Amino acid sequence: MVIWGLVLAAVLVAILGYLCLPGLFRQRKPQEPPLDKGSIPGLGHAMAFRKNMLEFLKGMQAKHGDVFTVQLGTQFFTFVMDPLSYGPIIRNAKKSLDFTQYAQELVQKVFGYQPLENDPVVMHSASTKYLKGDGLEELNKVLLDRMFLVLLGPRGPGLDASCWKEDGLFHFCYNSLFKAGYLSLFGCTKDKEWDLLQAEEIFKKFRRFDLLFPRFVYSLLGPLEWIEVGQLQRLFHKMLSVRQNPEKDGVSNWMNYMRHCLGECGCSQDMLDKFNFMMLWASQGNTGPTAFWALLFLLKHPEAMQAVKEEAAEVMHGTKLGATQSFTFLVSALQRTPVLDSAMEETLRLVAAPTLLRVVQEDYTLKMASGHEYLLRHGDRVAIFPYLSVHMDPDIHPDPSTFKYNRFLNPDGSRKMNFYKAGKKTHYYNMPWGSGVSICPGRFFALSEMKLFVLLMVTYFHLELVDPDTPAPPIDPRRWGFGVTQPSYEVRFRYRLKPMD
Ligand code: HEM
Repeated sequence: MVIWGLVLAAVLVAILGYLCLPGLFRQRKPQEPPLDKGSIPGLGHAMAFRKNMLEFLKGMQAKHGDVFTVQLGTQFFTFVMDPLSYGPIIRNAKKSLDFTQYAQELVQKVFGYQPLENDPVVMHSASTKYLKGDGLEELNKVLLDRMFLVLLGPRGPGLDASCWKEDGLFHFCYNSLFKAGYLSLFGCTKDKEWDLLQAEEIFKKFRRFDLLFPRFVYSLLGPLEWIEVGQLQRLFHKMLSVRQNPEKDGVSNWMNYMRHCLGECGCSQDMLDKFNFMMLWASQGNTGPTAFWALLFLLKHPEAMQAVKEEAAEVMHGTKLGATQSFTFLVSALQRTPVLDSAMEETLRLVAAPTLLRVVQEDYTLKMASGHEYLLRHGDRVAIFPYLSVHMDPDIHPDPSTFKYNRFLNPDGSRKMNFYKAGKKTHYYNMPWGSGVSICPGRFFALSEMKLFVLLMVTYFHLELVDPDTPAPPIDPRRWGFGVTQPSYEVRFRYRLKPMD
């Protein structure tokens, strides 16, 4: 009995030792950034980081300055907070800082997808062909059709469409954008009512997965939640499977092209189902929440709403809802909206908070704009959190917490792209899409979706907050670092279709 007790204790000590080892003996070497291992062996600062990444990083920046290495679990992350020094990290030509390794580990864990070597090439060429230029124009037409379907139903506006309806603004925006985006990219059947019902069903499951997502990534789910996540994953694989939905038509060229290429490279059908789920997540997790913040900011800032409405009226020339020509006209109108473009850029500045990560492939010297050089260790991660280091920097964006719809407009009405830090022009002044090799390939389509939605909502609907004095809710701190943030609580609003004449 005693012997077994001793064996068990020895095994526990060995496991603990193994877990704590990476941090236990690590010391800062000359030329390395300040090292902060926290006080819990084996965990480092993981708890504080996961609880509120923004506050944690603010504290670390105040303590250590613009570059520091922190222990999070068993790994070491070097955060770089000076955007003037981002060029070498993001453009790293020598590939000593690699994006794919971390991304592959993550997608394997979250989607069960086993990436192939040329996935990035396939994704890149599919997106260049079909989410940009002529390909995007085609997709935008489909999107417009689906957006009308989602907002007005399969038979067009009913008699009650001009009565006030009340909803949560976050739910309304997320739900509408999700369904329109999903039906545009993953196809429809001939039965529009069924399509809407199925899209609604997938949205409900998607939201559940979305709520569990941050704690899932951090491995903090309870046992029942683990089971639930597994069930949701299997359900998505089935619902999105091409084999299970032979009657689906009009799947986007973007999805078809990627599936075809991966199939040719030997990707099995089961793996393709997982790939579908990964693409659903990438394409639908951020647009709805951004559209929510955009509409909320417009509703809270009447001068911004006025400017956007005036521009909408100008580019749409009073196009009436349901007139056939409005379909083609609207798509081209998306190219002529500098005011809305600025309002969207400003929204993304305020609410997009991704973490950009690279894995150090070999010991690497990081040259800062200040002339300082730091040695980064092989195997560590380099992290950029632009929300804090760029979006909220008062030097780059004076009064950074305030929504200014025209912040990205020059006095002559053109797009403003000159921003400065410490008197030097900075290329990195807004980074909602990431940057460099890993920049979001869907950004142009995402903007089409969100702009189209806002244009339709402010043009064809009356909108108001149930309580006009309600302040914008704070950001849910659990979502820092996971892309576009979500509000801590819902905001009620009402809407109705403007009478048609
Ligand atoms: C507001 C909307 C969106 C935002 C803010 C956003 C932002 C991002 C960010 C920050 C990344 C990761 C960049 C990095 O790790 O460095 C990313 C990746 C990605 N996004 Fe988006 N995205 C949006 C919408 C979309 C849409 C609509 C699509 C597709 C139609 C899409 C497709 C993808 C894909 C496939 C990746 C992975 C790329 C890769 O692994 O190389 N995104 N996005």
